[in-house]
Amino acid sequence: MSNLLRGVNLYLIGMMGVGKTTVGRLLAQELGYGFIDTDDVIVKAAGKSINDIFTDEGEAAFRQLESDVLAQVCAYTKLTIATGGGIVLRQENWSYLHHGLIVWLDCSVETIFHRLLEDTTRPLLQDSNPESKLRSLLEQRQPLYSQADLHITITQEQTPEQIVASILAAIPSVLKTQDVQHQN
Ligand SMILES: Nc1ncnc2c1ncn2[C@@H]1O[C@H](COP(=O)(O)OP(=O)(O)OP(=O)(O)O)[C@@H](O)[C@H]1O
Ligand SMILES: O=C(O)C1=C[C@@H](O)[C@@H](O)[C@H](O)C1
Ligand SMILES: [Mg+2]
Repeated sequence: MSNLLRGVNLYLIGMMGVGKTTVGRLLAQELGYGFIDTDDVIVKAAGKSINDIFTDEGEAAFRQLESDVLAQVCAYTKLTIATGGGIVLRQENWSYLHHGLIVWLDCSVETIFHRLLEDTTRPLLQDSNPESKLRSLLEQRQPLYSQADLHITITQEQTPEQIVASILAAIPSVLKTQDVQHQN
């Protein structure tokens, strides 16, 4: 598979809690790729948590940091990159994402809600009604996520290993399409 990919980066996009970080790390191992998580890079560079960045500097400042990190990361190859759930919001980010293959991990709001029920690290979910907040975020973002090269639908029971296997199985079909496009 790594031969087929020729070092092209894989960008995992999708809602918070869908498993981009968990699956991305495994996928990188499987491919012999490096792994980068844009949220982690931001936290390390800022020296504070995502919650604190949102509180102290606001969401717009976080989005700028996110774009800066993405711009730097896409200069490298042989990486699997787990992005933040809101990376799709800025048009300029798409020009960076399109340097690689964009994989949308998609699962139900119910699954995400149950996974993140006890989790306080996502500032956008610190809401009086997190489930409805998730629904409205997904409604807003779905048309953006759907611009990905690959759409991987995940069920509640699927393990990270099974999700990695379904991504690996789906990649050749997109590479083929891209090769055909390049020939025309
Ligand atoms: N396939 C899975 N089955 C069960 N639990 C999972 C699965 N994938 C991820 N999780 C769990 O769901 C939670 C969220 O996963 P993760 O942090 O990987 O999501 P994310 O998409 O990176 O979210 P964010 O956009 O906020 O960074 C974690 O507790 C993780 O262990
Ligand atoms: O969906 C979002 O907007 C976010 C998802 C997380 O990955 C973090 O990037 C942050 O909590 C914002
Ligand atoms: Mg993550």
